[in-house]
Amino acid sequence: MVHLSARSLLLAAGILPNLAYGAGLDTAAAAIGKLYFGTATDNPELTDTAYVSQLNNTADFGQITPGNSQKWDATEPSQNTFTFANGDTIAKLAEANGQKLRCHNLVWHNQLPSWVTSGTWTNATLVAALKNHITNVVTHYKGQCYAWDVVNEALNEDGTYRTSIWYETIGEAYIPIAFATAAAADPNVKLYYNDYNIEYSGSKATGAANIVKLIQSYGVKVDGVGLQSHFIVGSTPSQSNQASTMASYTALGVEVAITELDIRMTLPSTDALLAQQSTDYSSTVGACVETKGCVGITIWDWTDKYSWVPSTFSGQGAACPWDANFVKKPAYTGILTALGGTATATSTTTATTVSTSTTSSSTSTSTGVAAHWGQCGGLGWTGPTVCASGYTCTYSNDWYSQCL
Ligand SMILES: O[C@@H]1[C@@H](O)[C@H](O[C@@H]2CO[C@@H](O[C@@H]3CO[C@@H](O)[C@H](O)[C@H]3O)[C@H](O)[C@H]2O)OC[C@H]1O
Repeated sequence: MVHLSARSLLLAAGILPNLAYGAGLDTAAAAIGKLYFGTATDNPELTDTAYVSQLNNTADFGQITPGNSQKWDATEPSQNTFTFANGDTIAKLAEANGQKLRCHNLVWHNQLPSWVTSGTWTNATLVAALKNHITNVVTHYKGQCYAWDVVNEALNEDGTYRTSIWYETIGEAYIPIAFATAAAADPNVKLYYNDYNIEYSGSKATGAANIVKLIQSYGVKVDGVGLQSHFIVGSTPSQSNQASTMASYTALGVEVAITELDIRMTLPSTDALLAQQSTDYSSTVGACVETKGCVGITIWDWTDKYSWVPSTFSGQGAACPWDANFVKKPAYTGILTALGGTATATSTTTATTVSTSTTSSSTSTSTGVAAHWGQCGGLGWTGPTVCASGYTCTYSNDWYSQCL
């Protein structure tokens, strides 16, 4: 007697998507109820046609985060003079592809222009400057962002407040002030506190939970905690610790997301390090998968070619799921498997041809994919309903579709 698994039966009945065919990271994430799998990007690399081709691959990336172009130094380099061109380029790319935009960030101690860091401030004048910045930036992107990282990295490692122009001049109230100002400018966008080393239990995670409680105590909206997850191969917190820490945030009534995932190693990379990296990506993604309130995962750029790691951590790199030649590493398979997908190839990027224009509003077209779950429609699908020449968008049920 042949025993079929529940998954096999559901697959046979057409109820579950068969992720073995052309599954990408976002396709797999969507199939298990996550809102997105996405990546950060940055304006300089958008001149790289092959890079943009994969960035536009919505099977892998259903969400984009601008790595730098929405930060304070980029958006308000001089007081009350706002520049949105670079941020808009990425926002339009995401919109053209039907990808969600995570917006990053409004208040941070880094990448501030000198008029902020060297200004002579009183509590009142800095609060006014803070509110003016947030109001202008959030209003500009109103309706375009799924979420804003409102406050980034307010904590020291021991969970106390980091010394910054914001904390020194305004005190902890700068945090609820920032969230309230963002909420007033765009009532519908999700508002996140975002930090690193808050992915596992300890003082800093407790500090992050206390920030959520602080904002709530002011009667101000806070929707999520962003777990940056800049990890090191072999030192990644266990899946169970990451999951229980996520649960400690969702217990406060907020969602969580992995917002800047990369897992770096001391170079040169070896097969053993790449295998361990795959395991580490898998356990981290697995923590989000098993946490109902974990809505999505963003990697901090998808290729080692443009990773921020080598320039920031001397001697380290190879942190992304694709190598510098855009070849998928074992980490890709580790992520896909954790998302419930089945890898069919590990050596090449998905053959998806797209427009490299970052300003065009035309839709992208997928080619060379005979059957591609979730690529052309279904409930909740916001991307283009376009199949490659010779294929037709065919619905197998309300949620999933294929170009057949
Ligand atoms: O010279 C600068 C260059 O240093 C700058 O690098 C960026 C620094 O920020 C990186 O993102 C952060 C990484 O982790 C968390 O701490 C933050 O939340 C992220 O914003 C980004 O990837 C780097 O490119 O870029 C601009 C250059 O002028």
